[in-house]
Amino acid sequence: MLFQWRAVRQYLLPVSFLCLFGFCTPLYAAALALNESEQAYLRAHSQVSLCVDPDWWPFEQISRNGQHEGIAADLIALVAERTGLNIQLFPTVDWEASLAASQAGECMALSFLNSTPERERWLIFTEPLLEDPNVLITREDTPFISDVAQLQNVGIALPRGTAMAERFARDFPHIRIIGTASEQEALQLVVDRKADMSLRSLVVAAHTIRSEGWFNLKISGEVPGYHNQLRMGVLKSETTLRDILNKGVASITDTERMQIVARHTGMQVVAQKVTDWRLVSMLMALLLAVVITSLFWHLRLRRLNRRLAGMARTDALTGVGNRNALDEWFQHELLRARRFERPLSVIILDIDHFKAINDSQGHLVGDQVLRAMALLLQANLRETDKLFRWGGEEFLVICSETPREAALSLAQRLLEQVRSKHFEPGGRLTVSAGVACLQTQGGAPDGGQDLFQRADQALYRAKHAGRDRVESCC
Ligand SMILES: Nc1nc2c(ncn2[C@@H]2O[C@H](COP(=O)(O)OP(=O)(O)OP(=O)(O)O)[C@@H](O)[C@H]2O)c(=O)[nH]1
Repeated sequence: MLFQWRAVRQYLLPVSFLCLFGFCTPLYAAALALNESEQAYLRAHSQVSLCVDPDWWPFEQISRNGQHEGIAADLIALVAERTGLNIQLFPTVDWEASLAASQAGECMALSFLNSTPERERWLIFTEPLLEDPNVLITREDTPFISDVAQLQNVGIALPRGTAMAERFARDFPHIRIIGTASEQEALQLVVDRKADMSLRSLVVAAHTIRSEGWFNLKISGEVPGYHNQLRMGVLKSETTLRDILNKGVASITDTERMQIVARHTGMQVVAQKVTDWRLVSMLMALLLAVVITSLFWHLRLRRLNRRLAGMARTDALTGVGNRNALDEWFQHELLRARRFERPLSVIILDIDHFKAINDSQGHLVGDQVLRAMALLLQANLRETDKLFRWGGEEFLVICSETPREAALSLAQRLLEQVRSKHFEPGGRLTVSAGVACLQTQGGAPDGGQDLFQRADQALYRAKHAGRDRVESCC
């Protein structure tokens, strides 16, 4: 329920007109089917005396000319009109006097009160004539409070010694209570920014805010379970009267209640969900910022991780795959070749007399030669062949789907390409190669674990046989 100051007469007026022209009558007439004993009670009691609180505006008061007026008076008048009861005011000086008169049996009914164990000693109660929530009152600039338990570092102004203050301190011990002498002072502290909020009956709060002109205050939330259930109390002996009154109470519609409350407080009641759009948009903006920041960092980290993974597999000098990449690729190709019984060969290429280049032309030239060699080899391989730097001046090629003869001829071609190139700087160079191949078709299966070792042995033989040549170990 949202309690608003702005008028919503467009909803209330049509209902009022309908009732004015008698369309509401069938609704409550059906509910007011009095049984025989109730009808007999009406005939036997020409009037029912009612004690009220003479000074509890806007709920009720006794006017200067002795009339019962206010929200309770209007609601009870409706009950009387619909039940046929002749309810007559039994005037007293104050609420204490009304309670005493009721206890003494001088008045049969009490107007508008909560049921308490103390009162239940001599009274029975009707259903609530009005449910009046206790609401949180804050300054205009405070967001809607959906859950009091979640509030932190706030102070609430409450009249000292009241049941409300006691109950609040028990239910919400983390909220600081600022004791005041009166409800008026509690609201004044909120107005003066000395307290963050106060808790008060909705109806009384609405009336006080209007009458005091405290329009910088607003109702910011409800505390569930903190409701006043304002009923009529009837002497315990008068059960039939209570039953008749209950039928009258049941006939009052929500619209009628709203109209009556609005008439005495200026407050309009609209059933609507409260949404603090400022808070919602702030939260959305915050959420968006968190999402964007996380996304940014996620993408950035992913990019960095990819770079890192790439770097971990690449030889920094030549840009071809390093030993890590070689191990991964070889395991993959080995499994595939064994599973499908496909040929697989490796070639290890070693630059001849490379030390002499370093020694005569310097390491920088040596590096340039290694880079140029990598480019040359790469340019002469098929896409399915993979080039890696095996270490120092050695390169290794994994030749997928390549049997011994094809690997030997590829190695020869690479040697020719190197031989025919003039490296600048570096000059004329040669390489030696060792070829090893996997035996998968026919005969005992070849595990392939010693493939590099065999290629290395073949290379060793090529070196010892005079360099610039290819040897194999298949
Ligand atoms: N500039 C440069 N030199 C390297 C690099 N890695 C290894 N070397 C050098 O390569 C040379 C290899 O020399 P050796 O193992 O004697 O081989 P070699 O001189 O090529 O002789 P053979 O292989 O027997 O023909 C050494 O001088 C290493 O320092 C590198 O990344 N850059």
